[in-house]
Amino acid sequence: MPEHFFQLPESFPLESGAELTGGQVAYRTWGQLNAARDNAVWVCHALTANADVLDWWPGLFGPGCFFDPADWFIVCANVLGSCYGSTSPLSPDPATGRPRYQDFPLLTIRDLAGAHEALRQELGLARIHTLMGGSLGGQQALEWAVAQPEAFDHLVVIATNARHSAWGIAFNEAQRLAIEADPTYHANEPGGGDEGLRAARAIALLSYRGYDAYAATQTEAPDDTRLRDYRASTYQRYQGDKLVARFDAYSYVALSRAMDTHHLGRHRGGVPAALAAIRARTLVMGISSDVLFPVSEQRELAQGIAGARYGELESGFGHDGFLLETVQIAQHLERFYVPVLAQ
Ligand SMILES: CC(=O)SCCNC(=O)CCNC(=O)[C@H](O)C(C)(C)COP(=O)(O)OP(=O)(O)OC[C@H]1O[C@@H](n2cnc3c(N)ncnc32)[C@H](O)[C@@H]1OP(=O)(O)O
Ligand SMILES: N[C@@H](CCO)C(=O)O
Repeated sequence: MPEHFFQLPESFPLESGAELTGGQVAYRTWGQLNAARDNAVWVCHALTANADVLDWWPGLFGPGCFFDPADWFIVCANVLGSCYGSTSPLSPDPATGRPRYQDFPLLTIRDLAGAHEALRQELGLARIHTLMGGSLGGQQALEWAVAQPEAFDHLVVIATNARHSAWGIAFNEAQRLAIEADPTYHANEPGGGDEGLRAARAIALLSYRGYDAYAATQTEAPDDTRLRDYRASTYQRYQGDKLVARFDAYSYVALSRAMDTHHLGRHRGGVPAALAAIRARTLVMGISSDVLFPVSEQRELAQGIAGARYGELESGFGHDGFLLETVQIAQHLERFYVPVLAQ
């Protein structure tokens, strides 16, 4: 599906007090709104994904999948700060014509949700049937459901939290340290910080997977006699290269800082009060092996949102299970959407 671009108001106020001028949001849609206009599903993507949900969430979105464009009007928008089409540190600043790189204004998860709320208004979607997201996308979805409680009939969040944890912030800081240690990052030019980004992705993967996932997929054969170039080593390097080929360090830092700011309860009387404001019928899913967003955080969410259901994915993939365990996610969705009286 072609990508569309929505121009934000000329001056878009950010939570920090700064203003984003000349901002835009890239988005894609699939399927058609039905006559009742009650079949819209809006997907919020994670840290390094983009608006092409049929590409990065295969098995869940697409023909023959749980969310089939034949039945649903699917919307996915790229978040502010990301390098996939929305305004980012690499976008020209209207005032100077030059990208802002490290001087890009601080974004919060609330800002990311606010920009997509402006797009929802522009698209005339008075009600969204389902708002869905995992990880950073789950943080955005929660933030949005708190801010606009009447807009969403259902909320589905996976492997996320109400407030970013000290553990998560520490992982993000370690990754930013790796990027800042790359002298090219400070050059403020395209490709700056690529070597740091490579290391940052390798650090991040340790939090996305876990001991068992590495043991299962990256252990040498019992009779292997090598003394270097272990599979786990080449895997880490390969994953770093793969991200550098499709992402940039300035966006990565902007979005990891946004993730750190996530706190549903900020200026709202605390997390319990914020969760209590959610009106959508909610399904929260946790992943048994997730060390970054542990199941305790998912249970806290489900306990705090009125009537929420909790489901757990049994997976050895760790946090990345939200992208990979689509069969189990679809099974939980099937049960969630069965009309209450038929259960
Ligand atoms: C064009 C775009 O921008 S698309 C954007 C896609 N990405 C996103 O949307 C972000 C979300 N996605 C992700 O984070 C990831 O894609 C995940 C978590 C869903 C899956 O990660 P993957 O890297 O695909 O899977 P996995 O961890 O199993 O690694 C497989 C890759 O590592 C390679 N690999 C596996 N073991 C090793 C090793 N020991 N040494 C070197 N390479 C290895 C495989 O050959 C494979 O390579 P390929 O991706 O070129 O086919
Ligand atoms: N693997 C995810 C980040 C973890 O949520 C991504 O690259 O977007």
